[in-house]
Amino acid sequence: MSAEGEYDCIVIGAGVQGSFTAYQLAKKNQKTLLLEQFLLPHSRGSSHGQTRIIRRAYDQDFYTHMMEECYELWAQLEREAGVKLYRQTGLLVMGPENSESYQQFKVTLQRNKTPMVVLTHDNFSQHIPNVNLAPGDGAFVDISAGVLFADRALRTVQGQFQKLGGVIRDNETVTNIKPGPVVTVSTSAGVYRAKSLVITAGPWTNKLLAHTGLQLPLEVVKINVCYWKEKVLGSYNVKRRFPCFLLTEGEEAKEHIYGLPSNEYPGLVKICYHMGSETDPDQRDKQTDRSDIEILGRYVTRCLPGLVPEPAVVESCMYTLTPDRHFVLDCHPAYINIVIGAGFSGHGFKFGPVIGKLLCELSLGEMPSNDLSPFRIRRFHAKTKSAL
Ligand SMILES: Cc1cc2nc3c(=O)[nH]c(=O)nc-3n(C[C@H](O)[C@H](O)[C@H](O)COP(=O)(O)OP(=O)(O)OC[C@H]3O[C@@H](n4cnc5c(N)ncnc54)[C@H](O)[C@@H]3O)c2cc1C
Ligand SMILES: O=C(O)[C@@H]1CCCCN1
Repeated sequence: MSAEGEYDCIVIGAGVQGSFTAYQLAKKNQKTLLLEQFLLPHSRGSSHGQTRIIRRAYDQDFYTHMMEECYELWAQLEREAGVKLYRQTGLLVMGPENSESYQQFKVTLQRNKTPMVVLTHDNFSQHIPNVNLAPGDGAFVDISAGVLFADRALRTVQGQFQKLGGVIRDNETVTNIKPGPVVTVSTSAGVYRAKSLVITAGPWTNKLLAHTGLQLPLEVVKINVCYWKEKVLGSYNVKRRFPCFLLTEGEEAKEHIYGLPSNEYPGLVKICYHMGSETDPDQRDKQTDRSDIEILGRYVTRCLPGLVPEPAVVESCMYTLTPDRHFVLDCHPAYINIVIGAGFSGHGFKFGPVIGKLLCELSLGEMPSNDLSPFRIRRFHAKTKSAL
Protein backbone atom coordinates (compact mmCIF):
# COMPACT_ATOMS: atom_id res chain seq x y z
CA MET A 1 0.00 0.00 0.00
CA SER A 2 1.35 3.42 -0.72
CA ALA A 3 -1.29 6.15 -0.35
CA GLU A 4 -1.10 8.25 2.82
CA GLY A 5 -3.20 6.70 5.56
CA GLU A 6 -2.52 3.24 4.12
CA TYR A 7 -0.05 0.91 5.77
CA ASP A 8 1.16 -2.65 5.65
CA CYS A 9 0.48 -2.89 9.38
CA ILE A 10 -1.07 -0.80 12.15
CA VAL A 11 -0.10 -1.47 15.77
CA ILE A 12 -2.42 -0.15 18.49
CA GLY A 13 -0.68 0.72 21.77
CA ALA A 14 2.87 2.02 22.26
CA GLY A 15 3.66 0.16 25.47
CA VAL A 16 6.61 -2.22 25.50
CA GLN A 17 4.88 -4.91 23.43
CA GLY A 18 3.46 -2.65 20.71
CA SER A 19 6.72 -0.72 20.44
CA PHE A 20 8.80 -3.88 19.96
CA THR A 21 6.26 -5.27 17.48
CA ALA A 22 6.32 -2.07 15.41
CA TYR A 23 10.14 -2.10 15.47
CA GLN A 24 10.28 -5.72 14.25
CA LEU A 25 7.79 -4.94 11.47
CA ALA A 26 9.81 -1.92 10.33
CA LYS A 27 12.95 -4.07 10.35
CA LYS A 28 11.15 -6.32 7.89
CA ASN A 29 10.45 -3.31 5.65
CA GLN A 30 6.79 -3.16 6.52
CA LYS A 31 5.24 0.30 6.30
CA THR A 32 4.05 0.51 9.91
CA LEU A 33 1.93 2.92 11.95
CA LEU A 34 2.09 2.80 15.76
CA LEU A 35 -0.93 4.45 17.40
CA GLU A 36 -0.99 5.60 21.03
CA GLN A 37 -3.87 7.26 22.86
CA PHE A 38 -1.65 9.32 25.23
CA LEU A 39 1.15 11.78 24.55
CA LEU A 40 4.43 9.87 24.83
CA PRO A 41 6.01 9.21 27.23
CA HIS A 42 3.15 8.52 29.64
CA SER A 43 2.58 6.73 32.94
CA ARG A 44 -1.03 5.59 32.52
CA GLY A 45 -0.49 2.01 31.26
CA SER A 46 1.77 -0.86 32.33
CA SER A 47 5.18 -0.10 30.80
CA HIS A 48 6.23 3.10 32.57
CA GLY A 49 8.71 3.56 35.41
CA GLN A 50 12.47 3.33 35.50
CA THR A 51 12.99 -0.36 36.22
CA ARG A 52 11.83 -3.92 35.62
CA ILE A 53 13.32 -7.29 36.58
CA ILE A 54 14.88 -9.52 33.95
CA ARG A 55 15.47 -13.13 34.98
CA ARG A 56 15.74 -16.70 33.79
CA ALA A 57 14.27 -18.00 37.06
CA TYR A 58 10.77 -19.22 36.19
CA ASP A 59 8.59 -22.09 37.28
CA GLN A 60 7.98 -23.17 33.65
CA ASP A 61 10.60 -24.35 31.16
CA PHE A 62 9.10 -22.46 28.23
CA TYR A 63 9.69 -19.06 29.84
CA THR A 64 13.26 -19.94 30.80
CA HIS A 65 13.84 -21.08 27.20
CA MET A 66 12.37 -17.88 25.75
CA MET A 67 14.69 -15.85 27.95
CA GLU A 68 17.77 -17.21 26.16
CA GLU A 69 16.85 -15.32 23.02
CA CYS A 70 15.52 -12.33 25.00
CA TYR A 71 18.90 -11.67 26.60
CA GLU A 72 20.52 -11.74 23.14
CA LEU A 73 17.93 -9.40 21.65
CA TRP A 74 18.20 -6.92 24.53
CA ALA A 75 22.00 -6.88 24.06
CA GLN A 76 21.54 -6.43 20.31
CA LEU A 77 19.30 -3.41 20.87
CA GLU A 78 21.84 -1.95 23.32
CA ARG A 79 24.58 -2.25 20.68
CA GLU A 80 22.41 -0.96 17.85
CA ALA A 81 21.31 2.16 19.77
CA GLY A 82 24.47 2.65 21.85
CA VAL A 83 22.60 2.71 25.17
CA LYS A 84 22.72 0.65 28.35
CA LEU A 85 19.41 -1.03 29.09
CA TYR A 86 20.38 -3.88 31.45
CA ARG A 87 22.33 -4.05 34.67
CA GLN A 88 23.20 -7.41 36.16
CA THR A 89 22.34 -7.68 39.86
CA GLY A 90 21.31 -11.33 40.25
CA LEU A 91 17.89 -12.35 41.56
CA LEU A 92 17.60 -13.80 45.03
CA VAL A 93 14.71 -16.29 45.08
CA MET A 94 13.36 -17.27 48.49
CA GLY A 95 10.44 -19.41 49.58
CA PRO A 96 9.39 -22.27 51.85
CA GLU A 97 11.93 -25.00 51.00
CA ASN A 98 9.19 -27.64 50.88
CA SER A 99 6.63 -25.67 48.90
CA GLU A 100 5.77 -26.66 45.36
CA SER A 101 6.20 -23.18 43.94
CA TYR A 102 9.70 -22.62 45.37
CA GLN A 103 10.80 -26.09 44.25
CA GLN A 104 9.43 -25.45 40.72
CA PHE A 105 11.61 -22.36 40.39
CA LYS A 106 14.69 -24.15 41.67
CA VAL A 107 14.23 -27.32 39.65
CA THR A 108 13.47 -25.42 36.41
CA LEU A 109 16.75 -23.50 36.71
CA GLN A 110 18.72 -26.63 37.59
CA ARG A 111 17.17 -28.60 34.72
CA ASN A 112 18.07 -25.83 32.28
CA LYS A 113 21.61 -25.54 33.63
CA THR A 114 21.12 -21.86 34.35
CA PRO A 115 23.97 -20.30 36.37
CA MET A 116 22.79 -20.23 39.98
CA VAL A 117 24.10 -20.35 43.53
CA VAL A 118 22.18 -22.13 46.27
CA LEU A 119 22.51 -20.42 49.67
CA THR A 120 22.22 -22.08 53.07
CA HIS A 121 21.05 -20.67 56.40
CA ASP A 122 24.72 -20.70 57.46
CA ASN A 123 26.14 -18.63 54.61
CA PHE A 124 23.05 -16.54 53.72
CA SER A 125 23.84 -13.39 55.71
CA GLN A 126 27.44 -13.40 54.50
CA HIS A 127 26.18 -13.12 50.89
CA ILE A 128 23.01 -11.10 51.51
CA PRO A 129 23.33 -8.69 54.43
CA ASN A 130 20.27 -6.89 55.85
CA VAL A 131 17.79 -9.64 54.92
CA ASN A 132 16.34 -12.19 57.36
CA LEU A 133 15.78 -15.57 55.74
CA ALA A 134 12.71 -17.09 57.41
CA PRO A 135 13.18 -20.43 59.18
CA GLY A 136 12.22 -23.19 56.76
CA ASP A 137 12.85 -21.01 53.72
CA GLY A 138 15.31 -21.94 51.00
CA ALA A 139 17.24 -19.43 48.89
CA PHE A 140 19.19 -19.33 45.66
CA VAL A 141 20.48 -16.67 43.30
CA ASP A 142 19.76 -16.58 39.55
CA ILE A 143 23.10 -15.06 38.59
CA SER A 144 22.32 -13.54 35.19
CA ALA A 145 19.18 -11.73 36.38
CA GLY A 146 19.12 -7.98 36.80
CA VAL A 147 17.38 -4.72 36.13
CA LEU A 148 16.07 -3.40 32.80
CA PHE A 149 15.86 0.38 32.49
CA ALA A 150 12.25 0.41 31.40
CA ASP A 151 11.52 4.01 30.39
CA ARG A 152 14.86 4.20 28.61
CA ALA A 153 14.12 0.92 26.81
CA LEU A 154 10.79 2.21 25.55
CA ARG A 155 12.34 5.46 24.33
CA THR A 156 15.09 3.49 22.61
CA VAL A 157 12.91 0.99 20.78
CA GLN A 158 10.48 3.71 19.67
CA GLY A 159 13.44 5.77 18.43
CA GLN A 160 14.88 2.82 16.49
CA PHE A 161 11.45 2.21 14.94
CA GLN A 162 11.29 5.82 13.77
CA LYS A 163 14.85 5.63 12.40
CA LEU A 164 13.68 2.71 10.27
CA GLY A 165 10.93 4.92 8.82
CA GLY A 166 8.15 3.86 11.19
CA VAL A 167 5.42 6.37 12.04
CA ILE A 168 4.24 7.00 15.61
CA ARG A 169 1.06 8.97 16.12
CA ASP A 170 0.51 9.63 19.81
CA ASN A 171 -2.32 11.54 21.51
CA GLU A 172 -4.62 9.67 19.13
CA THR A 173 -7.20 7.24 20.52
CA VAL A 174 -8.49 4.37 18.41
CA THR A 175 -12.27 4.62 18.42
CA ASN A 176 -13.25 1.94 15.94
CA ILE A 177 -11.91 -1.10 14.10
CA LYS A 178 -13.54 -2.44 10.97
CA PRO A 179 -12.22 -5.93 10.19
CA GLY A 180 -11.82 -7.14 6.60
CA PRO A 181 -9.09 -8.13 4.13
CA VAL A 182 -8.02 -4.52 4.58
CA VAL A 183 -8.60 -3.40 8.19
CA THR A 184 -9.93 0.12 8.76
CA VAL A 185 -8.94 1.84 11.99
CA SER A 186 -10.62 5.09 13.06
CA THR A 187 -9.04 7.36 15.64
CA SER A 188 -9.83 10.66 17.30
CA ALA A 189 -7.85 12.30 14.46
CA GLY A 190 -8.22 10.22 11.30
CA VAL A 191 -8.92 6.98 9.47
CA TYR A 192 -6.19 4.51 8.49
CA ARG A 193 -6.17 1.28 6.53
CA ALA A 194 -3.76 -1.64 6.63
CA LYS A 195 -3.33 -5.22 5.48
CA SER A 196 -2.92 -6.31 9.08
CA LEU A 197 -3.56 -5.01 12.57
CA VAL A 198 -1.81 -5.80 15.86
CA ILE A 199 -3.66 -5.03 19.10
CA THR A 200 -1.27 -4.52 22.03
CA ALA A 201 -3.47 -2.28 24.12
CA GLY A 202 -2.58 -3.66 27.59
CA PRO A 203 -5.42 -3.04 30.09
CA TRP A 204 -7.64 -1.62 27.30
CA THR A 205 -7.49 -4.77 25.17
CA ASN A 206 -11.10 -5.87 25.74
CA LYS A 207 -12.37 -2.35 25.06
CA LEU A 208 -10.75 -2.53 21.62
CA LEU A 209 -11.66 -6.16 20.98
CA ALA A 210 -15.31 -5.26 21.53
CA HIS A 211 -15.19 -3.68 18.04
CA THR A 212 -14.32 -7.13 16.65
CA GLY A 213 -16.95 -9.13 18.58
CA LEU A 214 -14.42 -10.83 20.88
CA GLN A 215 -13.87 -10.66 24.64
CA LEU A 216 -10.99 -12.43 26.41
CA PRO A 217 -10.98 -13.48 30.09
CA LEU A 218 -8.71 -10.63 31.19
CA GLU A 219 -8.74 -9.01 34.62
CA VAL A 220 -7.15 -5.60 35.12
CA VAL A 221 -5.72 -4.87 38.56
CA LYS A 222 -4.04 -1.81 40.01
CA ILE A 223 -0.63 -2.35 41.58
CA ASN A 224 0.66 -0.02 44.27
CA VAL A 225 4.32 0.49 43.39
CA CYS A 226 5.94 1.12 46.77
CA TYR A 227 9.37 2.53 47.58
CA TRP A 228 10.78 1.97 51.10
CA LYS A 229 13.41 4.15 52.76
CA GLU A 230 16.78 2.77 53.84
CA LYS A 231 17.58 3.48 57.50
CA VAL A 232 21.25 3.71 56.46
CA LEU A 233 21.65 5.29 53.04
CA GLY A 234 23.02 2.83 50.48
CA SER A 235 22.57 -0.39 52.47
CA TYR A 236 20.36 -1.98 49.79
CA ASN A 237 21.93 -0.13 46.86
CA VAL A 238 22.59 -1.53 43.41
CA LYS A 239 26.19 -0.28 43.63
CA ARG A 240 26.71 -2.39 46.77
CA ARG A 241 25.56 -5.34 44.66
CA PHE A 242 22.27 -5.80 46.49
CA PRO A 243 20.24 -8.11 44.20
CA CYS A 244 16.67 -8.04 42.98
CA PHE A 245 14.63 -10.50 45.01
CA LEU A 246 11.51 -12.61 44.76
CA LEU A 247 9.71 -14.33 47.61
CA THR A 248 7.57 -17.08 46.08
CA GLU A 249 5.21 -17.14 49.06
CA GLY A 250 5.54 -16.33 52.72
CA GLU A 251 3.97 -15.93 56.13
CA GLU A 252 2.18 -12.75 55.00
CA ALA A 253 1.51 -13.52 51.38
CA LYS A 254 0.07 -16.09 49.00
CA GLU A 255 1.39 -14.20 45.95
CA HIS A 256 4.98 -13.20 45.28
CA ILE A 257 6.60 -10.26 47.02
CA TYR A 258 9.44 -8.79 44.97
CA GLY A 259 11.97 -6.03 45.16
CA LEU A 260 14.67 -4.17 43.30
CA PRO A 261 17.76 -2.54 44.85
CA SER A 262 17.74 1.19 45.54
CA ASN A 263 18.71 2.91 42.33
CA GLU A 264 16.27 5.30 40.67
CA TYR A 265 15.35 7.27 43.81
CA PRO A 266 18.28 7.74 46.22
CA GLY A 267 17.84 5.65 49.36
CA LEU A 268 14.55 4.07 48.25
CA VAL A 269 14.04 0.37 47.55
CA LYS A 270 11.15 -0.71 45.30
CA ILE A 271 9.15 -3.53 46.88
CA CYS A 272 5.73 -4.58 45.60
CA TYR A 273 3.08 -7.26 45.99
CA HIS A 274 2.36 -9.31 42.87
CA MET A 275 -1.40 -8.71 43.06
CA GLY A 276 -3.82 -5.83 43.33
CA SER A 277 -7.50 -4.97 43.20
CA GLU A 278 -9.63 -4.88 40.10
CA THR A 279 -9.85 -1.58 38.27
CA ASP A 280 -11.14 0.08 35.14
CA PRO A 281 -8.00 1.38 33.37
CA ASP A 282 -9.66 4.77 32.86
CA GLN A 283 -10.61 5.03 36.55
CA ARG A 284 -7.59 3.58 38.28
CA ASP A 285 -7.10 6.48 40.68
CA LYS A 286 -10.51 5.62 42.17
CA GLN A 287 -9.17 2.22 43.26
CA THR A 288 -7.77 3.01 46.71
CA ASP A 289 -7.37 -0.47 48.22
CA ARG A 290 -4.14 -0.60 50.23
CA SER A 291 -4.32 -4.14 51.62
CA ASP A 292 -1.24 -5.04 49.55
CA ILE A 293 0.70 -2.26 51.31
CA GLU A 294 -0.27 -3.72 54.70
CA ILE A 295 1.06 -7.14 53.60
CA LEU A 296 4.30 -5.50 52.43
CA GLY A 297 4.68 -3.52 55.66
CA ARG A 298 4.49 -6.73 57.71
CA TYR A 299 7.02 -8.42 55.44
CA VAL A 300 9.46 -5.50 55.57
CA THR A 301 9.24 -5.44 59.39
CA ARG A 302 10.00 -9.16 59.62
CA CYS A 303 12.60 -9.64 56.88
CA LEU A 304 14.13 -6.32 55.83
CA PRO A 305 15.18 -4.70 59.14
CA GLY A 306 17.19 -1.96 57.43
CA LEU A 307 14.09 -0.38 55.86
CA VAL A 308 11.45 1.90 57.38
CA PRO A 309 8.30 -0.30 57.30
CA GLU A 310 6.09 2.31 55.71
CA PRO A 311 6.39 3.31 52.04
CA ALA A 312 7.96 6.70 51.34
CA VAL A 313 6.63 6.85 47.76
CA VAL A 314 3.64 5.06 46.22
CA GLU A 315 3.16 5.11 42.46
CA SER A 316 0.76 2.99 40.45
CA CYS A 317 0.74 0.64 37.52
CA MET A 318 -1.61 -2.03 36.11
CA TYR A 319 -1.45 -5.74 35.42
CA THR A 320 -3.68 -7.38 32.80
CA LEU A 321 -4.14 -10.91 34.14
CA THR A 322 -5.20 -14.08 32.34
CA PRO A 323 -6.66 -16.93 34.42
CA ASP A 324 -3.47 -19.03 34.05
CA ARG A 325 -1.11 -15.99 34.09
CA HIS A 326 0.28 -16.96 30.67
CA PHE A 327 0.28 -14.44 27.81
CA VAL A 328 -2.08 -14.21 24.85
CA LEU A 329 -0.12 -14.27 21.58
CA ASP A 330 -2.44 -15.27 18.77
CA CYS A 331 -4.48 -14.33 15.73
CA HIS A 332 -8.08 -13.27 16.23
CA PRO A 333 -10.25 -16.41 15.94
CA ALA A 334 -12.38 -14.87 13.17
CA TYR A 335 -9.90 -12.55 11.42
CA ILE A 336 -6.48 -13.94 10.61
CA ASN A 337 -5.05 -10.50 9.84
CA ILE A 338 -5.83 -9.19 13.34
CA VAL A 339 -3.16 -10.25 15.85
CA ILE A 340 -3.50 -9.94 19.62
CA GLY A 341 -0.72 -9.56 22.21
CA ALA A 342 -2.25 -9.22 25.67
CA GLY A 343 -2.60 -10.58 29.20
CA PHE A 344 1.06 -10.16 30.15
CA SER A 345 0.01 -10.78 33.76
CA GLY A 346 2.65 -8.61 35.42
CA HIS A 347 5.70 -10.34 33.96
CA GLY A 348 5.88 -9.40 30.27
CA PHE A 349 8.42 -6.58 30.08
CA LYS A 350 11.56 -8.71 29.93
CA PHE A 351 10.02 -10.68 27.01
CA GLY A 352 9.35 -7.54 24.92
CA PRO A 353 11.95 -8.25 22.21
CA VAL A 354 10.76 -11.82 21.61
CA ILE A 355 7.09 -10.92 21.86
CA GLY A 356 7.65 -8.22 19.25
CA LYS A 357 9.27 -10.78 16.98
CA LEU A 358 6.46 -13.32 17.46
CA LEU A 359 3.62 -10.82 16.91
CA CYS A 360 5.42 -9.58 13.80
CA GLU A 361 5.66 -13.16 12.49
CA LEU A 362 1.95 -13.75 13.17
CA SER A 363 0.95 -10.55 11.40
CA LEU A 364 3.03 -11.50 8.34
CA GLY A 365 1.40 -14.94 8.28
CA GLU A 366 4.79 -16.57 8.97
CA MET A 367 5.31 -19.71 11.03
CA PRO A 368 6.07 -18.46 14.58
CA SER A 369 9.64 -19.30 15.59
CA ASN A 370 8.56 -20.36 19.10
CA ASP A 371 5.92 -22.83 20.24
CA LEU A 372 2.87 -20.67 20.91
CA SER A 373 0.63 -23.38 22.34
CA PRO A 374 0.72 -22.03 25.94
CA PHE A 375 -0.35 -18.63 24.59
CA ARG A 376 -3.21 -19.52 22.25
CA ILE A 377 -6.73 -18.15 22.77
CA ARG A 378 -8.35 -21.58 22.41
CA ARG A 379 -7.05 -22.59 25.87
CA PHE A 380 -9.76 -20.43 27.42
CA HIS A 381 -12.53 -22.44 25.70
CA ALA A 382 -15.86 -21.56 27.31
CA LYS A 383 -14.41 -18.47 28.98
CA THR A 384 -13.96 -16.76 25.60
CA LYS A 385 -17.19 -14.98 24.88
CA SER A 386 -17.51 -14.60 21.16
CA ALA A 387 -20.44 -12.86 19.59
CA LEU A 388 -19.33 -13.91 16.14
C1 LIG B 1 4.23 -2.62 39.00
C2 LIG B 1 4.64 -3.50 37.86
C3 LIG B 1 5.82 -4.22 37.94
C4 LIG B 1 6.21 -5.05 36.90
N1 LIG B 1 7.40 -5.71 37.00
C5 LIG B 1 7.85 -6.42 35.96
C6 LIG B 1 9.14 -6.97 36.01
O1 LIG B 1 9.87 -6.80 36.97
N2 LIG B 1 9.57 -7.67 34.92
C7 LIG B 1 8.79 -7.86 33.82
O2 LIG B 1 9.24 -8.53 32.91
N3 LIG B 1 7.55 -7.35 33.77
C8 LIG B 1 7.07 -6.63 34.79
N4 LIG B 1 5.85 -6.05 34.74
C9 LIG B 1 4.97 -6.33 33.61
C10 LIG B 1 5.22 -5.48 32.40
O3 LIG B 1 5.55 -4.15 32.74
C11 LIG B 1 3.97 -5.54 31.50
O4 LIG B 1 3.73 -6.91 31.21
C12 LIG B 1 4.13 -4.79 30.23
O5 LIG B 1 4.52 -3.46 30.47
C13 LIG B 1 2.83 -4.82 29.42
O6 LIG B 1 3.02 -4.04 28.27
P1 LIG B 1 1.87 -3.79 27.21
O7 LIG B 1 2.55 -3.15 26.05
O8 LIG B 1 1.11 -5.04 27.00
O9 LIG B 1 0.84 -2.79 27.91
P2 LIG B 1 0.87 -1.19 28.13
O10 LIG B 1 2.20 -0.74 28.55
O11 LIG B 1 -0.27 -0.86 29.00
O12 LIG B 1 0.62 -0.62 26.67
C14 LIG B 1 -0.63 -0.56 26.06
C15 LIG B 1 -0.75 0.78 25.38
O13 LIG B 1 -1.90 0.82 24.57
C16 LIG B 1 -2.41 2.12 24.59
N5 LIG B 1 -3.81 2.09 24.20
C17 LIG B 1 -4.81 1.44 24.81
N6 LIG B 1 -5.99 1.66 24.19
C18 LIG B 1 -5.72 2.47 23.15
C19 LIG B 1 -6.54 3.06 22.15
N7 LIG B 1 -7.86 2.89 22.11
N8 LIG B 1 -5.95 3.84 21.22
C20 LIG B 1 -4.59 4.05 21.25
N9 LIG B 1 -3.79 3.52 22.20
C21 LIG B 1 -4.34 2.73 23.13
C22 LIG B 1 -2.21 2.51 26.05
O14 LIG B 1 -2.31 3.89 26.28
C23 LIG B 1 -0.85 1.94 26.36
O15 LIG B 1 0.19 2.86 26.12
C24 LIG B 1 5.41 -5.19 35.77
C25 LIG B 1 4.21 -4.47 35.67
C26 LIG B 1 3.83 -3.62 36.69
C27 LIG B 1 2.55 -2.86 36.58
O1 LIG C 1 8.35 -10.26 35.95
C1 LIG C 1 9.06 -10.17 36.95
O2 LIG C 1 10.21 -10.57 36.94
C2 LIG C 1 8.47 -9.63 38.21
C3 LIG C 1 8.54 -10.68 39.22
C4 LIG C 1 7.62 -10.52 40.35
C5 LIG C 1 6.30 -10.03 39.96
C6 LIG C 1 6.35 -8.87 39.05
N1 LIG C 1 7.14 -9.17 37.94
